[in-house]
Amino acid sequence: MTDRHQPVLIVDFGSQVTQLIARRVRESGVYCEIHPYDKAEAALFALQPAAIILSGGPASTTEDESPRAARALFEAGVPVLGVCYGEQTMVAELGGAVETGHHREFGRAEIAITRDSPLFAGLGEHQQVWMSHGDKITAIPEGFQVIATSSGSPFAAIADEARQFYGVQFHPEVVHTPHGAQIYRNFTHGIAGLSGDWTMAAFRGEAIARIRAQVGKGKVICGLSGGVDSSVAAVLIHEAIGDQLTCVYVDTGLMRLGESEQVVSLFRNHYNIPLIHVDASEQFLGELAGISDPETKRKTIGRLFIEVFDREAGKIDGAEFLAQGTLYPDVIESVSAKGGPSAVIKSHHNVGGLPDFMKLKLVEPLRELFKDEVRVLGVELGLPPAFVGRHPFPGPGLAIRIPGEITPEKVATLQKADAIYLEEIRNAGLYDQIWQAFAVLLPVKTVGVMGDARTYEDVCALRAVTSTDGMTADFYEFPWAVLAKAATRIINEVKGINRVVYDVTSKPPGTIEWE
Ligand SMILES: Nc1ncnc2c1ncn2[C@@H]1O[C@H](COP(=O)(O)OP(=O)(O)OP(=O)(O)O)[C@@H](O)[C@H]1O
Ligand SMILES: O=c1[nH]c(=O)c2[nH+]cn([C@@H]3O[C@H](COP(=O)(O)O)[C@@H](O)[C@H]3O)c2[nH]1
Ligand SMILES: NC(=O)CC[C@H](N)C(=O)O
Ligand SMILES: [Mg+2]
Repeated sequence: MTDRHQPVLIVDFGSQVTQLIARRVRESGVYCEIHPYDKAEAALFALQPAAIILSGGPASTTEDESPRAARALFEAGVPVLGVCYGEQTMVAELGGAVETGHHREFGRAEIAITRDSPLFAGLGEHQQVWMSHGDKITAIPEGFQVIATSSGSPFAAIADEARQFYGVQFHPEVVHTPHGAQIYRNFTHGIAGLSGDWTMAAFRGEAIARIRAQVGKGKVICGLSGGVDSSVAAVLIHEAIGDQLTCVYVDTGLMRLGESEQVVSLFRNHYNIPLIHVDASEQFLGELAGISDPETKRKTIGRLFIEVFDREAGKIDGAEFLAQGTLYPDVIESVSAKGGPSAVIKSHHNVGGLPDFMKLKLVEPLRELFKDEVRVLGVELGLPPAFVGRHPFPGPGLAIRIPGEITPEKVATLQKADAIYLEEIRNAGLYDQIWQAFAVLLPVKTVGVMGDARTYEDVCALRAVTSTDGMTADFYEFPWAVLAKAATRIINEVKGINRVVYDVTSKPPGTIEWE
């Protein structure tokens, strides 16, 4: 796989922060993929990685049947770095010992580097790190030496320099380990000798070649939402196959106020790519009527999207491919549970929400990328800022911002509130500081007083988050005046809402959307 620039294989044992390992590795210009531990051997043969990282995880190596790294990973002749559970399983498998039931070490800790190692090249003797474990290594395998200690972990970092095997009990991937990125860089560049040549400019050329190889002379329809991902996908595919591509915008009836008109005109003004505008709102709202379970909503919407795409493909002679702007987090969040040890959080409409049988073959050129990488690719492709800087908007749209049953009236109410909220954010000049902002219509009525009369109406929740890739997020700290103005306007201008609240939940433990 030479066009993959010597990837790194990340073996997932179910840690909540495995994605962050991938981010740190990619930020240093190295391509990597995450695979569940029980599929790691197959991934090893398919990817031919230049280095392997074993993630943390919730299990304990002291339990029977806890997950293990395949022997082949240690026999591949490439450097291996084990992180937390990854270190523990490496130790257990290679002849050391791990015990359970010691005091938990959770949060900030300091390590002392006790021995020169390329893993810590360029770092001072004392390092702040972040720990999150209960088990403890009590003996290390032959060939290993301790390279760092902490008060709670005599084996905070270990190395077998000859075999290039490394283990760290702390998590270098989280920001609470301030020099963690340097540790990953030392591993990938210094130890594995990778050059960091994986850039979006390189990706563009390779992606185009892959699209051409996959599609041949076939015709492709591309689901275009006007969001960053599908706009970038469409322009990239157009560059690859020109007029074999037709874009399809689906008005689900769950879009934001005025969105359909805006997207269609913006895209038609900027690009000479044929775009079909399908109004499927009656079908979507009809089939969603009476459904209040979030996963059922998502699966229904996933199926309806495919029905619409199938119908449109049938009208275009010989269209056999469906392109989507699917990203890496969509894939990980909805499918990892099938093989991996982590839980399904949500079925993204374009991945886990897809029906089992599909006539159209998928073309997903961004399937390996994170959101911020897609934005860089968009700039590389010359997309205007109006596309590249847009807040994400989920395919299921307002359906997952109306907990409970969806009705056309509720959609109309939410559209108005959402438009006011975003207008106030833009007026205050805050749009680009916020990663995503939207309103949610709650199925909760509260009592209010307006014009001396009692009201009994719905609650609207406002959400705004900062993030880099949507995998983790913080709530945005608004200046109060902006929130207050938005709230006042919503209550005054939108019939049916008499109370506004602000959501101050981060992700985790929350998610960005409410369903
Ligand atoms: N209304 C729509 N019409 C056609 N395709 C859509 C629509 N909504 C979503 N899709 C398809 O589903 C994919 C995933 O949606 P998603 O919202 O994650 O991406 P996006 O809309 O392209 O970008 P963004 O994340 O910035 O909103 C899109 O890339 C697109 O291919
Ligand atoms: O196209 C999409 N189809 C979906 O089914 C979907 N669910 C969530 N999202 C978007 O993903 C990001 C993370 O959202 P959550 O924290 O709610 O999972 C946020 O940006 C969400 O808006 C979706 N996008
Ligand atoms: N974060 C982790 O990988 C934890 C590893 C293991 N479950 C422990 O508690 O020690
Ligand atoms: Mg979108």
